[in-house]
Amino acid sequence: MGSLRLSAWSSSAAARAFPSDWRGRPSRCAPSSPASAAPPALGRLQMGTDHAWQWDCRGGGLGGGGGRRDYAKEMEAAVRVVQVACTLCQRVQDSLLLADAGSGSVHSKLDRSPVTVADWGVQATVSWLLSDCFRDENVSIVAEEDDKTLSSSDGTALLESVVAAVNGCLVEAPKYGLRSPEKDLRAHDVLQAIRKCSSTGGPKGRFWVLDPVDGTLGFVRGDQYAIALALIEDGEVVLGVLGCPNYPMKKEWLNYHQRYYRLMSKVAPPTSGSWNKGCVMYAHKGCGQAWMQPLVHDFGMLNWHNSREIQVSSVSDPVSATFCEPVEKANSSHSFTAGLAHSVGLRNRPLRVYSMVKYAAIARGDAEIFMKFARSGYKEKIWDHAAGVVIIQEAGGVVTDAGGRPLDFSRGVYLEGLDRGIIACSGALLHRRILGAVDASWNSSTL
Ligand SMILES: Nc1ncnc2c1ncn2[C@@H]1O[C@H](COP(=O)(O)OS(=O)(=O)O)[C@@H](OP(=O)(O)O)[C@H]1O
Ligand SMILES: [Mg+2]
Ligand SMILES: [Mg+2]
Ligand SMILES: [Mg+2]
Repeated sequence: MGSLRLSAWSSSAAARAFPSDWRGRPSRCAPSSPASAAPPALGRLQMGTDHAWQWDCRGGGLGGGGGRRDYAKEMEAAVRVVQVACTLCQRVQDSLLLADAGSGSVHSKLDRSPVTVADWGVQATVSWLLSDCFRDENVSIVAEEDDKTLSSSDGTALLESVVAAVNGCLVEAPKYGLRSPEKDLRAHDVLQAIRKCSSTGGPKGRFWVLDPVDGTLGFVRGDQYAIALALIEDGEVVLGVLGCPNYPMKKEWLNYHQRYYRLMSKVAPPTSGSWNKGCVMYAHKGCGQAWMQPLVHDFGMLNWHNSREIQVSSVSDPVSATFCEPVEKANSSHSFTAGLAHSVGLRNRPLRVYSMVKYAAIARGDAEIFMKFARSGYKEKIWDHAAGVVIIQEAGGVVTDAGGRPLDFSRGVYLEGLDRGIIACSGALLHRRILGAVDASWNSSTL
């Protein structure tokens, strides 16, 4: 069913399988399930009275029919697309750790940050799949990577690796309920797909925001990373999906994963389907609910009821709380956060994790606080935060800048006007305390 092409559908079948969007058009994505099959239960996508899947948003948000905006179709597509992207990343990371020439190489951007076949490969894959799903809508995407290196005369071999990674994944898109291209993409098509993600955001209209690999440094080190996809409408993040391929459904499995990766350089990787060690989180603004499902390699095999609701921690006493922060002190001042932790009474060691997995950790209650204070002059980009912010908020947490204001996703590629740093907390009490501590110590800091 998942591989059905639209041309093979009757429009009534399409209408049954998917809600029409709020402009009244049927989705172009392959359906999750026919009306007769088990419900997809993406979070709580349910069969509505009009026999269309509807986002059951009991938290009082935007879901349902009746002319209100309904993001069921976007959410479903985004989760599937991120699942495909996770598979691409896992394959590239495996070959990277086995020092496989080709897809295994790491390149340096002008700012000396790393970029890999996975960063470009995911960007091309997500761009192609979203454009295919929402063909009528002139999809607009803001994303991190560009095609300059790959288009340059010495980028030919690299481009070949990216094309191979993209085609290797897209051919499997039907397993995830998405369409694959009729024939393999050529280098030109892949470059086009990457280039298509050159929107610059702004206050009006609808655009997707993608960080194809967030925490590329963690990725190349065989550690945590995330694929982050969000949808922004009129400056507001309306949905977010975080693929965390190395962040297991249960925190306790993390150690097992780490041991496995230490061995990776010496042993062959297991076959893909046998190793579900990651998760995908997602939330829709205003829903008051956030969800997590395991990483899968075949949506047909997925027990949809494996999606479970996540919530932030109920710990509000700083003594028992844990804060997370970037691994690299170049990305956030460890000494400043250590001072804050001390003054607020946090006792636990900080959890230093690469990427937006930090947001994921707060959203599902593995930690209570996330703080990031970049060096002065650094401008945070929207793709590093959009998906994580909405997921934490819907899971019950609070995310603001250090002045207590919401992050502003309406001003282009950067989080313009950000006051000092970013603070995400599981609850208002901890949040207030951290803000107070920042105010008290900022002037004496070197930031
Ligand atoms: N100098 C500097 N200061 C602050 N932030 C920076 C800086 N350089 C990069 N970045 C961005 O940080 C993203 C990774 O953030 P993390 O929180 O995962 O940092 S860390 O890797 O754990 O140290 C990283 O995202 P990716 O490039 O997607 O990996 C960057 O967007
Ligand atoms: Mg990033
Ligand atoms: Mg990135
Ligand atoms: Mg990067």
